[in-house]
Amino acid sequence: MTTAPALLCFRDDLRLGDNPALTAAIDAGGPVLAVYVLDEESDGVRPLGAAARWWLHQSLSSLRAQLAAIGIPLLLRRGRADSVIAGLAAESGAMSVFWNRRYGLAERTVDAALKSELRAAGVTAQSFAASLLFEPWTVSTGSGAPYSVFTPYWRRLIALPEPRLPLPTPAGPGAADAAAAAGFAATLAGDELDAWELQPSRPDWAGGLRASWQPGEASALRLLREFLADALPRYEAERDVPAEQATSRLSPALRWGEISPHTVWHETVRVRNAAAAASGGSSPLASAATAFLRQLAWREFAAHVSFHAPDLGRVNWRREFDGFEWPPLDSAALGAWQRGRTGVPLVDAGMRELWTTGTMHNRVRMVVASYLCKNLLIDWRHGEEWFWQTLVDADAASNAFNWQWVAGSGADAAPYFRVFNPLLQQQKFDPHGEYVRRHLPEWGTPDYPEPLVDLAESRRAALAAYERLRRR
Ligand SMILES: Cc1cc2nc3c(=O)[nH]c(=O)nc-3n(C[C@H](O)[C@H](O)[C@H](O)COP(=O)(O)OP(=O)(O)OC[C@H]3O[C@@H](n4cnc5c(N)ncnc54)[C@H](O)[C@@H]3O)c2cc1C
Repeated sequence: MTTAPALLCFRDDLRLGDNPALTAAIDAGGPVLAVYVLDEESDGVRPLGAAARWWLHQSLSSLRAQLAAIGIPLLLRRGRADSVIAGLAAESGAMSVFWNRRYGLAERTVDAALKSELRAAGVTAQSFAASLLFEPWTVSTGSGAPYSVFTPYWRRLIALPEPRLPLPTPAGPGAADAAAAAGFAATLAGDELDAWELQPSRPDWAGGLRASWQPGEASALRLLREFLADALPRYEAERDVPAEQATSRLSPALRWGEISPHTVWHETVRVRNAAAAASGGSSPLASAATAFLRQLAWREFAAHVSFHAPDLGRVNWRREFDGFEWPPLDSAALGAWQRGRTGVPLVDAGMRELWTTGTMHNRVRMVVASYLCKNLLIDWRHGEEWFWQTLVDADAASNAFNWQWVAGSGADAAPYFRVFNPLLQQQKFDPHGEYVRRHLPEWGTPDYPEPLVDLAESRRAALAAYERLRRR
């Protein structure tokens, strides 16, 4: 008699290494069927942006090949994840379902409903921690409250026991179970990846993404190792310089779970400890490694804040900002910002980098966000939505958290009155114009537009609006 298959649900964990749900499904013994559900229907689940859809296509195609090599077929289905997965468990006769946890409210609601549905049908459901080093509810202040300031949060993280070690990549089920899984998969309907039309075709605007990225687990691991070997020594000095390749570029791989934060953490700690041991204590490389781990902790902090304020993408974290007087939306100004035609070189270069490559250097993200909210006086939610559509690393928690951080309405945010001056930022971080020229070839030619607004005047108007808010 054939053993019932285990069903393994992939979501934001598109990898084989350090994947607790995958390891548990294989360890259960028997055939394993994997499924990815494209869920654009469940209440509150935000449909993916265009650049993220492109990434997902590449990543799923890479994952499918990796899974096939270890004897696990990957089925693709679309619809409401709870009913699709419960339905698939019934169709396939699976008696156990495995997944790694998600932390957005809508996603948690879907997973809770699925768990009850499965249990009611007598199917066991097991979920695991895989996408964060510290699940949001496991870290709290002395009084049991969530953290709202990064520095004490970070101090707490490093005082906690180290995150668990990454799990090895499993060898996969045995040959007989792999054959049985293929037999099950052949009887079950699944979508073709191309039929989801995640990649743009008419027009195909993804050339810049293809030239900039290679999604998938193998490439994520390569990026990490190259970063640790080559760029880490320069990280502290150059991480704010957009023309340099001094950061890891791992954010999309972390967003899609092609690499786990545990892997990133422990490989970095290994480099840090080796550097410290070699120098008999502290060393510049050990200090750079700590600076990088601290950056990784911002991702954890964004998830922590967002878990405790699940509407962070729509609602001001500081509710007093609800009274801020945003002028009526100037669509032409928003369009100029989106297309990189504001006449402010660093802002325009950043927006072009984003449009072409699906990413933007962190320093420049802060500058373009500040310019939108504080010089153009456009509500941060419009910027957050544009980033959601155009970033390959678009992440509900990190994006909303950082937009609110820049706007001044967020947790541990930059104060509203601290307005980045994009010209001074360029002088400081791109003094020779290398980054600007790379992304903005028409800079300095008659084709380049005059500034859309006067920086000093628009700054004053923003500060006056903020002053009115304070006096209310
Ligand atoms: C307005 C704005 C919007 C942003 N939106 C996103 C987003 O949607 N998704 C996203 O992953 N990051 C977002 N960031 C954070 C940051 O810009 C990117 O994580 C970073 O540029 C990624 O480059 P890297 O991987 O080379 O970073 P590295 O410097 O190599 O850092 C390592 C990792 O730490 C994490 N990290 C670093 N800085 C931050 C930060 N400020 N907040 C959260 N995590 C951080 C990322 O996972 C990153 O991959 C945003 C920042 C701003 C200012």
